Amino acid sequence: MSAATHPTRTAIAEPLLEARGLQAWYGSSHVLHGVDLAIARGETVGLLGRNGMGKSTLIRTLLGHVAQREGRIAVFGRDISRARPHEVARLGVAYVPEGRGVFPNLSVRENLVMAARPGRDERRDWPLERVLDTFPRLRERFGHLGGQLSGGEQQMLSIGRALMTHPELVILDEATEGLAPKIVGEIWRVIGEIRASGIATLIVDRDYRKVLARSDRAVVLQKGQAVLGGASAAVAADPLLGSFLGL
Ligand SMILES: Nc1ncnc2c1ncn2[C@@H]1O[C@H](COP(=O)(O)OP(=O)(O)OP(=O)(O)O)[C@@H](O)[C@H]1O
Repeated sequence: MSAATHPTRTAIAEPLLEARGLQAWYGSSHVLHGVDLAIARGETVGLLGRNGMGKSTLIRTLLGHVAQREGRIAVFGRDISRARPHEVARLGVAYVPEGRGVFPNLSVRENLVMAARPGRDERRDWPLERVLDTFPRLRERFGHLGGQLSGGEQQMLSIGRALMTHPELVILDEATEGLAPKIVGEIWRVIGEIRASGIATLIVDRDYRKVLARSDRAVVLQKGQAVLGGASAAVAADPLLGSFLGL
C-alpha cells in the first residue's frame, strides 16, 4: 500500500466524521481489522470493494449497529464510539439502508413527515416541498402506502426521509441495487443534487466507475482493511484498483 494514497494521511479540513482503528466482529468472525475513515463537511466519499469485504459492516459500525466493535469514531469531534444508532442519527448522520427502510403501512406523506426534524444549528433548508421538488415521483404518489410503491420509488422515499432529517452526512448503501436503468439514473441525479447542496455523502455502489466519477475521495476495502484511498481521480488511475475490485 502506498503511503501517498493512504486514506488516513489525506489532510481533512473541518472533519465531520473521523474513525480510527475500527474493528468489528460477528460472533467469532473478525470482519474489520483496523479501518480508518475521515469525511469532511460537504465531501462525497466512495466506499469500494468486492462482495463480502466489509463495506456494509463498516457502515453499520459507524452507525452503532454492530455491537462487537472497537476503535474510535467521532462526529464533529464528539466521541460516538459507543453511541447507539438513534444517538448517531441525532448528530446528523442519516442512513439509507440496502433494504430501503420505509414504513409499508404509512403513506408517502406520513413516511416523510414523521422523519422531519431540524438539523444542526436549527437548519431547515430541506422542507417537504423541496424534497417533493427533488422527487416529482413522490409528489405523484403522495397518498399511496409505502408498501404500494415500486422498488425505485421506495428508494426515493428512503432518500427523501433522510433529507427530511436535515443531515450533515447521508450514507447510501447500494442505493441503486436491483433498479431499472432509468431509475438508477434518477437516483444518481439526486445524489448529485445532495452533493451540490453541501451535504456530505458516503456512497457504496457496485458501479465503481460512477462512484469514482462522482466522489471527491474513495476508499477501497479488502478483507476488512482499507488497502487504497485518496482523491477519487488518483484511485481511479491506480494500477492496483482492478485487482482489488476483482476486475
Ligand atoms: N450479520 C452477519 N453475521 C455474520 N457474518 C456477517 C453478517 N453480515 C456480514 N457478515 C460477514 O461479514 C463479512 C463482510 O460482509 P459485508 O456485508 O460487510 O461486506 P460488503 O463488502 O458490504 O459486501 P456486500 O457487497 O456483499 O454486501 C462477510 O464475510 C459476511 O459474510
